[in-house]
Amino acid sequence: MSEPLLEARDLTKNYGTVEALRGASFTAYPGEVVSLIGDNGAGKSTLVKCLSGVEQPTSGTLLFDGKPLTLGSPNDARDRGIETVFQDLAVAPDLDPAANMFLGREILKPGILGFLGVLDKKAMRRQASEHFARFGASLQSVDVPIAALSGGQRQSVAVARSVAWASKLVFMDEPTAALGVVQRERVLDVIKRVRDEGIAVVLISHNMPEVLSVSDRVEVLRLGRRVARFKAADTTVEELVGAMTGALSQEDAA
Ligand SMILES: Nc1ncnc2c1ncn2[C@@H]1O[C@H](COP(=O)(O)OP(=O)(O)OP(=O)(O)O)[C@@H](O)[C@H]1O
Repeated sequence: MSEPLLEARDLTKNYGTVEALRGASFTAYPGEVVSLIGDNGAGKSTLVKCLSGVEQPTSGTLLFDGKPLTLGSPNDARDRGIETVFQDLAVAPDLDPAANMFLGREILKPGILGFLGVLDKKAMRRQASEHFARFGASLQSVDVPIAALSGGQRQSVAVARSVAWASKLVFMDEPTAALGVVQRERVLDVIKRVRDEGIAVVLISHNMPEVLSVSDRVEVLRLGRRVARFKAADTTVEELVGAMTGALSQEDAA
């Protein structure tokens, strides 16, 4: 296997007296889908927040391409090609999907004195339409506010947006949770396509058949620690559930 792209070693994260992470480790390799699973409250979202610059760990080490990494903000992660689709989606409801896709990365029209700060909405809409079509977000129009879209369509926009900018790794926190059967299959297809382009996908999901069908590897968190790692092809739903609940312990847990 290749060298890890992103590694967390012994992370702790305290919120007041709550220990959300208690020495959690995690590894993502280039061009793989790795699922991060665990029971409610195991620390999955907290770990992703620490790995995407949203939260700073209380202690522990992050490595990116083998070098120590400090993420002071989500922009530090984005600068390294790391994008995140959060559980709460974090899309701007008053803006249309095209504006959401380019939020903070707007295309400006060239002016006489260089860039005058005028948005090139036409270019953004055209590129957004092409991108959403390619990544399976079925939208009738890219210029109605996000607030007018269905939950599933919003989810597709959030996924397509993150995929547009991720050059190394994308975290997806329950990206299929609100989706119907067709949209869910589309998002799973997008995940595989992103992986096939050499980008690592870290998937958080409570749906074990889905985890097994789309992942190359699975890492299991319990009570704020990694307790097991599996190759998806070599494991079963029963084994994953056993590791999550503590019914089964694994020798090579890190
Ligand atoms: N901002 C916060 N303040 C206080 N406690 C928090 C905060 N965020 C998370 N926690 C606590 O940390 C623990 C881990 O939460 P986290 O959301 O990371 O779990 P999770 O594995 O993502 O759970 P779920 O599957 O239910 O989304 C929980 O006990 C939670 O209550």
